[in-house]
Amino acid sequence: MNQDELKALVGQAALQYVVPGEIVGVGTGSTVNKFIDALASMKDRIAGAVSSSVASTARLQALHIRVFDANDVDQISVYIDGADEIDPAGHMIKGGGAALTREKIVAAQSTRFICIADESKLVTTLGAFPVPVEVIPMAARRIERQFAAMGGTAKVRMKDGVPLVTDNGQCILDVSGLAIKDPLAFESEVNQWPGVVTVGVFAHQKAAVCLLGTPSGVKTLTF
Ligand SMILES: O=C(CO)[C@H](O)[C@H](O)COP(=O)(O)O
Repeated sequence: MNQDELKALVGQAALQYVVPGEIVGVGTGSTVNKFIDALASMKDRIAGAVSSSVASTARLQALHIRVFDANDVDQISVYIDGADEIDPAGHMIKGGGAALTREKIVAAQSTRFICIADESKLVTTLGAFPVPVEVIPMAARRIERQFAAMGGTAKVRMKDGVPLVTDNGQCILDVSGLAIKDPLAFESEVNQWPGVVTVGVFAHQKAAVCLLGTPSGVKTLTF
């Protein structure tokens, strides 16, 4: 099975966590796209979705799945999203698709985070994947220096030759060279730096379940 097929496998498997009659939280990325496509098969049995990005909203709406504003919804039972890395405790690095801020908002609004990923995303220690951090552009240089003091190298994410602009009108720093041994402490610290909108370490909103796509089928990890 190739990576795309593994993503489709977990996207389909995630349907068992969707609560009929309710609103489901929907993440962003290529694995979530497989989930959204699978969700279309039960669109008449759910109330709709709260989406974490403009891209996911467009895909949901194209499949005639109603998308609610997060402000119009109270608690969500289940949030389904991918990850760039997940550790054995369910802590994740997210934001490879630049949607980390809205992802963290919807995850915070949800009781259970169900992570869907292919098995290449499982790591012992977070940090080989550069940590995405959404920042206010005028603070970017200062935050780069703060990461340098920690031993990391931060680079502004580019798209088509110019700094990428997120759905929230901000920019992304990708920080390499970090081995994140204490994800909770790291997330708490970076969150306090002026100009940081969201750090792409999800330790306070970690996964409750991870559906990992492997060549022998879906492996379920619970945390
Ligand atoms: O955090 C994310 C987007 O901001 C994605 O969930 C993460 O990048 C994984 O993406 P993919 O499923 O395409 O590998």
